[in-house]
Amino acid sequence: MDKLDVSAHTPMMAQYFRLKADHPDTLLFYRMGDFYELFYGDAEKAARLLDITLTQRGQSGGQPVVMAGVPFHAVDAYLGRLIKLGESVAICEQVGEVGAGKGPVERKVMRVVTPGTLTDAELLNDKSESLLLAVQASGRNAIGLAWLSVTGAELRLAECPADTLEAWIARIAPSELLYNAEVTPAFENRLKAARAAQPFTLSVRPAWQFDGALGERKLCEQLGSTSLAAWNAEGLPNAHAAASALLGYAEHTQGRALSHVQRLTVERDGDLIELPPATRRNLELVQTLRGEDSPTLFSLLDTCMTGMGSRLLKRWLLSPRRERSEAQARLDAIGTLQSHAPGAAVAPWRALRDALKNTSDVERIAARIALRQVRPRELVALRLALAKAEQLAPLLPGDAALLQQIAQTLAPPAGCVELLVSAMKPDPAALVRDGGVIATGHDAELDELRAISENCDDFLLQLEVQERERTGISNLRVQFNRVHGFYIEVTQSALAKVPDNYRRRQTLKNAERFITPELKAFEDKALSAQDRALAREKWLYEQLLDALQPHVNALTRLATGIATLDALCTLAERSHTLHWKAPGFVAHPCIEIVQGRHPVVEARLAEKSSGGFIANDTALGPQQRMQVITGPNMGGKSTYMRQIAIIVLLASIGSHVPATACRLGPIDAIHTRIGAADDLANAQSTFMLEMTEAAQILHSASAQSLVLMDEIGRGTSTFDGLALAAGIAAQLHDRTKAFTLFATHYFELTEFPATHHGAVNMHVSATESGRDIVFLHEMQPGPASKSYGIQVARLAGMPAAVVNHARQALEALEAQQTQTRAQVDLFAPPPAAQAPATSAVESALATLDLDAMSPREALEALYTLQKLNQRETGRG
Ligand SMILES: Nc1ncnc2c1ncn2[C@@H]1O[C@H](COP(=O)(O)OP(=O)(O)OP(=O)(O)O)[C@@H](O)[C@H]1O
Repeated sequence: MDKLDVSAHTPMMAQYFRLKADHPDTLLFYRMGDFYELFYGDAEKAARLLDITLTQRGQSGGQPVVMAGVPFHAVDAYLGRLIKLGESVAICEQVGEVGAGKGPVERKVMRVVTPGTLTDAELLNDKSESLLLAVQASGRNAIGLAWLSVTGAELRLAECPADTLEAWIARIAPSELLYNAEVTPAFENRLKAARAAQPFTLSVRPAWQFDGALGERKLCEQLGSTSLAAWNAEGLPNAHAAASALLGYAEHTQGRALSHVQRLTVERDGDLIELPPATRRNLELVQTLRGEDSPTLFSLLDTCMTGMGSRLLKRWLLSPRRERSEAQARLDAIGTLQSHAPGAAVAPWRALRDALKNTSDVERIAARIALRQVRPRELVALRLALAKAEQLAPLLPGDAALLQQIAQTLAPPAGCVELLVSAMKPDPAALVRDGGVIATGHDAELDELRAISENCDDFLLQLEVQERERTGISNLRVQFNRVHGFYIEVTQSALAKVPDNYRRRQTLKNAERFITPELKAFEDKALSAQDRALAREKWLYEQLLDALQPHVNALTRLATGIATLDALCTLAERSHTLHWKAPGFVAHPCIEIVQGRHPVVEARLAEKSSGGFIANDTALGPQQRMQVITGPNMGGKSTYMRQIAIIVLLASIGSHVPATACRLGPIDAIHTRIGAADDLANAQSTFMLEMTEAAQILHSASAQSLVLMDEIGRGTSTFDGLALAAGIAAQLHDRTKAFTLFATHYFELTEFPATHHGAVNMHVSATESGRDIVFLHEMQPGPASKSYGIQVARLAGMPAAVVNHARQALEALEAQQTQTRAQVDLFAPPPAAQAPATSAVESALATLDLDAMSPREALEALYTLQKLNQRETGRG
């Protein structure tokens, strides 16, 4: 069927097709009375995804109309399911008056709900942000990024080198990514591959929307400024182009400008401590290796009282800054929050957390006010939150700069509370359309209209008394029902007494119902009063939203204040409850930890009451920058290495740490290479993945990086693995000079420190008790004496026959090895490789920017290369 030729269709379907043409890739929810209907392909898709019934009704354009519908009052649940599946939905409402014109009632798409632009409280997760990211690739190698949460107040920009795009996407973790329709297929494939690693919806947008100059203009408009200098956001054409598409799309989905987005931050490569995806995964920061939310470092940390606090804390955790003044300010604040004022019953953090309890999500409510989507009960919740915020300020201890800053944001904007108190009923209906939202006394006209309908009962009683007297019918009743309106009911036996001015309305079995002119006049007045009161309430609500607009910025500032305070109080609470201590930052390179613990393993042991966690010290510095860690399986090597990374990370965000003391020099990255399962999604074998990750670390780590290498080389044959492990250790030690924790089962590597003086051997202790092994989990200097693999297998329940067989085989192998042990110098540097002279063809190839070339330019380049090659080889 040619759906664009609307002339053949019924007027309503023609209207549908016109609307659908503007939203071809989006499911269109078309409002018809009490249902949202979907048609044709949309209906089939929705029926499949939502398990709703597909029907056919009537005909349009000579074809049956295929449709499926959902009731309007249940729309949120269906939207939630579709968004989770990565779908987008355009909501089309009836905006005209039913029956006003000749054709179908006027309809309009009011907003588009997409995974990255959610605003509904029902669809959003309290504890995580739903981010929209726009990406602009240019021929000149720099990629522009712009991202925001539609319910947040901040827009962020960055420009990154092309090869770091995946890392940026992984860190931002968008729900939806917008890209230019004219990117190269290779670039599109990269985005799709990034999506395989962590799901998000990819939305393609027309190329003209990615316009740098337009973006700069839009940003200036958004911020009410003539230049972006104040935000240090000038000269970023690709990021501006991404921002242009980002803002355009966000506005398109919301049907209005995002006036609440008033903050701009530029993130630059090198601002943050690098936490590559492998590190986030291996350290189980926000997700366990199995993909669950708990137990993770974040689930342990997050005892926040508000969703705003949780979201901010997660952001802190995933974006630690290299520069430590912000972390230091947080540490100072936590210290102040923990110190008892003389005479105070409890530490400030306790009182503040009590006061923060049940504070509603001011950040999201402020955004919904700006987007005019706020619900009546949210406004009441806002009023209560503002009252709470006022109580917080006096509880704030004054001697930390960060707390003073917060205190200044906590005063509710002048007049805002009064406005809400005057306008809103304390317990309003859920939706404005139900009425009963605006407070009595706020508007005289509304009060009058309400009085008419509310005085109804009195009027009816009076009329009943009056008519009984007048007619002498003692059981006459004056009543109201929704179908027939107002009536006077007289039983059969009394019909003779009915006066002349009674008009029959309805006949029942034993009675007749009548209406009088007086009653009819009252009915008209009462019913229209109800309608008018509802219309008046809707209008007053819109007025209230208008009056609240000027407060939106102050409200988002206040929300940030509450979120920061909540996150700080949470860190103070965690430190107190889990016995953590403040770390100290120093300028010289070092990682020094006294009695460090892995907080998540410690909490799990405490939960299971399976013994206490054994704390261990760590000392890394320029003279001793690598630990070669050996010891039995299950001995605690991985735990020890991870705890160091976690302590470094916690310190870097300005949290106390699970240790009795910690001193930390500058850190620029935390890299981890820890045994992983096959990466099936990317069709990489375990060994390939292991080598890819190790290679990435060797390329990007520096002397200020912390590197965790757990059993590198175990995915291949012993000799290959050992040789590779030795090469990698030497590279990290000699060239990279990173702080390295190198756990291995290759005993041969314990000889490494003998020739490499920045490395030391460490081992996890274990002892034997009879045939069993007892893990002591204590780190001790020197290499492990045995690997205890067979004992561990026995512990794991391996059949006795296998264990005995293995013991015998082991003895034989060890005897053979002592006889034939070759004196190979594993760590000798390779003979100086003849650096191959770069050929002209290679140099020319290296300068080509393939992504920026047209097919014709590519062909020309190929000819040039062929000529060069012929000249070089003397052929042709
Ligand atoms: N310091 C510690 N104190 C108490 N228990 C610990 C400690 N370290 C580790 N454990 C316990 O031992 C278990 C095994 O630790 P881990 O995985 O770190 O061992 P591993 O030496 O890396 O083993 P493998 O070589 O098999 O990977 C942990 O799950 C934890 O229950």
